[in-house]
Amino acid sequence: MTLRKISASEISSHCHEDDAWIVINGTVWDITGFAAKHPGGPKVIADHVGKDGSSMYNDIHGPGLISSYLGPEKQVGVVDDLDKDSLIKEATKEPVIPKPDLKSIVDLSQFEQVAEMALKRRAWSYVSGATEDGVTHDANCEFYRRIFFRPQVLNGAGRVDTSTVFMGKKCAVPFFNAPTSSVKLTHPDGELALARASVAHGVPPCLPTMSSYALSEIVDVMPPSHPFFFQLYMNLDRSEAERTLREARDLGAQAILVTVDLPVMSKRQNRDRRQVQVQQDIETLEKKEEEIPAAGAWSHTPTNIAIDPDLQWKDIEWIRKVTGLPVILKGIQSAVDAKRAFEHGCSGIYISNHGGRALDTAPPAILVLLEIHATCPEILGKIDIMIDGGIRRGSDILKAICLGANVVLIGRPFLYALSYGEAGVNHAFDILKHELETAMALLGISSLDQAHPGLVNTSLLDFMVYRGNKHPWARYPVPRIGGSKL
Ligand code: HEM
Ligand SMILES: Cc1cc2nc3c(=O)[nH]c(=O)nc-3n(C[C@H](O)[C@H](O)[C@H](O)COP(=O)(O)O)c2cc1C
Repeated sequence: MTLRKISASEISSHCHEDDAWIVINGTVWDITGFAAKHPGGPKVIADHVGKDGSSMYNDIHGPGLISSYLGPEKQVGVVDDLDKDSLIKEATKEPVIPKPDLKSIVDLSQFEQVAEMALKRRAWSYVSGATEDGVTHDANCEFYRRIFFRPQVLNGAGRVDTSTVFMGKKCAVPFFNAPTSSVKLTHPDGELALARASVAHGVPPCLPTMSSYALSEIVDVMPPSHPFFFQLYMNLDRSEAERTLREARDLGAQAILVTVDLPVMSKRQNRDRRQVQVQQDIETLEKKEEEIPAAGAWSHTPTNIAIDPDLQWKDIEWIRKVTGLPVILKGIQSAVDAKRAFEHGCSGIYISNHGGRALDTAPPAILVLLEIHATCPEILGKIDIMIDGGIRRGSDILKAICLGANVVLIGRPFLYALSYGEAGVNHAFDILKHELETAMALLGISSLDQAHPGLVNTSLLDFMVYRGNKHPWARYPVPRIGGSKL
């Protein structure tokens, strides 16, 4: 179909809430009614109606997202050649910051250091940020360091096998990428690079609802029938949620990971959240106004319908019915909810606090796994267990597996590694695999089947493990002064 050529003046006349056009990469789209639904908030859309939004769009979204979301019928035409220069803004070229040779990176913390230097400020703040004071974020990592191994010697662990079987599929390593939104902010290849690296390392990628690229574009870079998981943010508009779920199923998702730990947007703060910055370089400030978050800034609070804050246990059955796929709850933070997930027929639980991006001072993920052992061990072995948050070493992976996790997931480190593109993510996989193999051999096991809780000493955490669903001694209601009869 040949699209009609449209002049700049005609485009700019469609700049009203009930009659809104936008230009993305030369194509004119009718986006009437879309602003309120935009998961990134209405303002950016409202600011670009009747104009060219390509530069903003391309920073964060892949080329096919708009078409896959709105449908080709919303294309009204293409920008008239004569008007291209006046309407289409060239993307500003970013300075390239030199990075150390990839081969010189030997652990994941070095990727983080490089990312802090090399990523645009906006991307760095987005990826590294956590909720409020970052207590849970820091404790996620810290608690793995409080667990010690109990190595066993002379077990013949010269050759180790890191493979495992998860949900019926063989995986070459027991760690996957955690689902993360808007990956293109970190690198133009975004989720495409994460998916390709997952394929190269023999694991399923976890693809998010809020991806930069359309789901079909990501699936296209994988060999046919390569398994993947789909992470769902349940849209308040159930017909939209249904469309998303059916698309994921039809494209071959193995299971749906329903995110349940973020019913409302948390107060995200920058990593340097405690430092108030005084920006003295006015020129830089003006040039980078878009990029530099205000001192002490936190991210926007979406006021739209992309995430249903009232999601309930009964909705889980609906998701299973719509897709016919196994459902795993992502964001389990207590043994009580782990048990409830099991009773509601979930195939798995995904212990997570969103990498410290949901409720700050929620328990570090590994503590929740110990709580499950302490209070509902009967579900272990009957339900698959995924876990993420603060896993930075092959030895952390091994500790989680010794304690009963089937697989672990890695969030930020893969995004930091992505500052080198796909090669960086491949290198991060290789580092973790090598560290895991070494830790297994030194612990005295040659396959992950041999991992068990007896191989770790958790004494430094045991006193913190909750053993019920009540406070051990505080009572409620506490008599109020003035309210009690003396
Ligand atoms: C039509 C299909 C579109 C879809 C499905 C879509 C989806 C999304 C999603 C999922 C996010 C991430 C939200 C988050 O991580 O919190 C986002 C953010 C964003 N989108 Fe879109 N978007 C679309 C169109 C556009 C257009 C046309 C523009 C440009 C004018 C745009 C500009 C942005 C920007 C700048 C953000 C970042 C907002 C922020 O961080 O404050 N999007 N969008
Ligand atoms: C930049 C970023 C974006 C994220 N986006 C999502 C998302 O869209 N859906 C989701 O369920 N979790 C999301 N998460 C949480 C991750 O899936 C994961 O739980 C967390 O990153 C694990 O902690 P780690 O970063 O310490 O490994 C995001 C995390 C980060 C860092």
